[in-house]
Amino acid sequence: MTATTLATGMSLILDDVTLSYTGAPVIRSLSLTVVPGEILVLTGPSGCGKSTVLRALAGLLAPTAGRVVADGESVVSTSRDRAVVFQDNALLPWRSVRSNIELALALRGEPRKGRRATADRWIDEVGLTGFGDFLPKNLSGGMRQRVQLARGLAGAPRAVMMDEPFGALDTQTRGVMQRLLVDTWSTHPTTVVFVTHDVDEAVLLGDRVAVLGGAGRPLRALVDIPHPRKREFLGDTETRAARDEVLAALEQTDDAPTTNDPENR
Ligand SMILES: Nc1ncnc2c1ncn2[C@@H]1O[C@H](COP(=O)(O)OP(=O)(O)OP(=O)(O)O)[C@@H](O)[C@H]1O
Repeated sequence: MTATTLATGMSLILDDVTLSYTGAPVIRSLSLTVVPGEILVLTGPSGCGKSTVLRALAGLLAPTAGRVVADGESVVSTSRDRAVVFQDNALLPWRSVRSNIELALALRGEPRKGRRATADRWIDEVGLTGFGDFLPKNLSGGMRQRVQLARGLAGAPRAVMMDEPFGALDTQTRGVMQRLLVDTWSTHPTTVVFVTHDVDEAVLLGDRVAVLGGAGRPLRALVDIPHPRKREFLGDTETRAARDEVLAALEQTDDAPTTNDPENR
């Protein structure tokens, strides 16, 4: 596959799932459906289990009850169809930008021949033309996140699990990365499950926003606004209504919401 190949998103289902560490449940009886090709944002108070849910969807953590299902098949392990992008899943420091992306392609089973060209196309795609030979330590945080995005999406996975990938970035870089994600997702359709604490980010990115509550239950807030959404439009009536809906759902959870808006702190 190449950077221009269109993937199609897969459906992901958590069916009455309980997720535990050393016998203690973190998520109890959670049911959630991710529609093929959507960006589903998962938010909720710190420690409510958002990352744990992503791990289960990625096949990194087996449920102690219930089923995780991807396109009708039970998830029992990781798969090249389901990629993961974490905030800090460090790039390999001794490998160049290109080589980090090539490695992801190799792990997804892309034939050796063609990996370099595909990696180079993705380097262009995320705006890093000319930086292919750079080592990660010689890039800014925002540039490293671009490489992470390229690494996550290269090889056309059918679902990408993203765990606060822009959490460590400054506001401006974060805005650039949010636009880049939506632009890239528009041209390379895939299912995205995106975890964030930030209500504005949830509303800007989510086709739907699922708020995970204290007891592991999702309180669904819907964001029915077409992409691309611009940060300036956060003040729009429609956007504010969606944001208020997410905030109201968050207020029903155990902890207070996190937001950049002092009005809602
Ligand atoms: N490997 C682990 N072993 C034991 N407990 C864990 C492990 N990973 C997470 N936990 C616990 O599970 C709970 C949920 O953690 P998780 O990281 O999924 O929450 P989160 O909602 O993503 O939190 P945050 O928003 O702070 O990142 C927490 O109480 C955490 O301490």
